[in-house]
Amino acid sequence: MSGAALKLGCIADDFTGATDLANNLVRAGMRVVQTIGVPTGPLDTEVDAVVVALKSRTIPAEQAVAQSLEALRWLQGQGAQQIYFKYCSTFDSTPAGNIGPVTEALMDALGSDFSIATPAFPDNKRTVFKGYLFAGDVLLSESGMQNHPLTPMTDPNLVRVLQSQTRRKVGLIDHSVVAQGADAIRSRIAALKADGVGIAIVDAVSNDDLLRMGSALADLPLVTAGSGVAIALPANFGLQPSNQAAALPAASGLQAVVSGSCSVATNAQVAHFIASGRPALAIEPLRMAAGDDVVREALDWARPHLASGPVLVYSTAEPDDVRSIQAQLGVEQAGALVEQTLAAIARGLVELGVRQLVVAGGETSGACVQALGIAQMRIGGQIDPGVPWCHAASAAAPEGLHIALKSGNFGSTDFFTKAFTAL
Ligand SMILES: Nc1ncnc2c1ncn2[C@@H]1O[C@H](COP(=O)(O)OP(=O)(O)OP(=O)(O)O)[C@@H](O)[C@H]1O
Ligand SMILES: O=C(O)[C@@H](O)C(=O)CO
Repeated sequence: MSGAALKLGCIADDFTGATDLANNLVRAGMRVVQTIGVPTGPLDTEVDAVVVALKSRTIPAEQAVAQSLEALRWLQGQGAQQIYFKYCSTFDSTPAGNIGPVTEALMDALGSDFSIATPAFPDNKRTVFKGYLFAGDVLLSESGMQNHPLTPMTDPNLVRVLQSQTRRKVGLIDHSVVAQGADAIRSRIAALKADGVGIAIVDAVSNDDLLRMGSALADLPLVTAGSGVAIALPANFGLQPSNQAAALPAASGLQAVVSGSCSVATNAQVAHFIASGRPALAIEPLRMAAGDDVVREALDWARPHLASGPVLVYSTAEPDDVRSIQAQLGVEQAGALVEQTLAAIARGLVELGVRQLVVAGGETSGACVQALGIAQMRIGGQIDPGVPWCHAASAAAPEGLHIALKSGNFGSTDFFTKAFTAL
């Protein structure tokens, strides 16, 4: 890497989560690049933070550990002064992990005897109080996350959840301490360490809580969190919010949205886009499975519409429809088939001249970014909490394109039209 050593080295367990973290760092004044997987060589640009995006949330724990340690070694090679492990603001994990095992392995590798864990992200209504995680107004276990197909979250008590995944003792820094500020948090950390605690869940119900936490975390080799804590760390490196950090090249080219997310928020966003009268095409998994050339049909459909503004191609469907498709094709097969099809459509759209692309869904984003041959993305301005515009060179657009990767449950209802006005 040219210039000064990296300040913050980040490891994210999925692609949209990585841009979410990068977005908060940029807003707090850091220049940030997100890499797709662990880079094979040094970065060729000077930035304050790098977020290495992995797809390690639900893979077997030992693979998640191995990939995270590989990312750590690369970040250390770039001189990273502090490491940040980013997971979901709904603490998505199974009893086997992967938050606990990855945290433990990173602590071991860094020789660290204490770290914190908090998925709090008040801007997106994720708060932690007395160690219990709330999504909106309800406990995590009543938020719909209890029914998640891969990582059902049935226990909102994060001390218990994390303790079930790690051999280190898990403790709590509760809100009464956080509210008193950094000195009180530092004293509590010292007391917890003396008590043999290795990882502490930290309460936060507001951005002020996160900002109070910031300076108390400056000396930790490893911070583990959702994206919320990121708003507080750049100040530890002497950085302040600035528009410069979010500067991207000027936008040009055609506009499109590709959506494979079936989350509640995305369903509302698709409905809103259709209601606004913009062109939208639903693609059908059963026709893909039957071997119909859905990709060519979608691109033929899109071609005449593109000149007059954004188009949407989507597989987004309501839960009953998704269950029916999964029953016929199998859960994994349906997912993979739809992801590959949407990724091929995204690539085709870029070949048709799309240079402003919104992708909805974490897995869908992973597939699209890979199909586009994107190795790294520069992070720009926020569209909505957790979702920034990014700029990336792509095999299909070597001069670069603007791309936004939207987590399933993020974004306002008009996100698919609003996004293009934010460039
Ligand atoms: N109509 C459909 N029927 C069955 N599976 C579908 C359908 N549409 C999309 N899928 C699959 O559902 C999965 C959606 O996951 P994805 O991570 O993209 O969205 P999400 O879970 O809403 O996003 P996030 O992980 O950011 O919260 C993908 O594997 C996708 O291929
Ligand atoms: O933290 C979140 O909620 C998101 O960044 C995410 O990880 C979604 O998959």
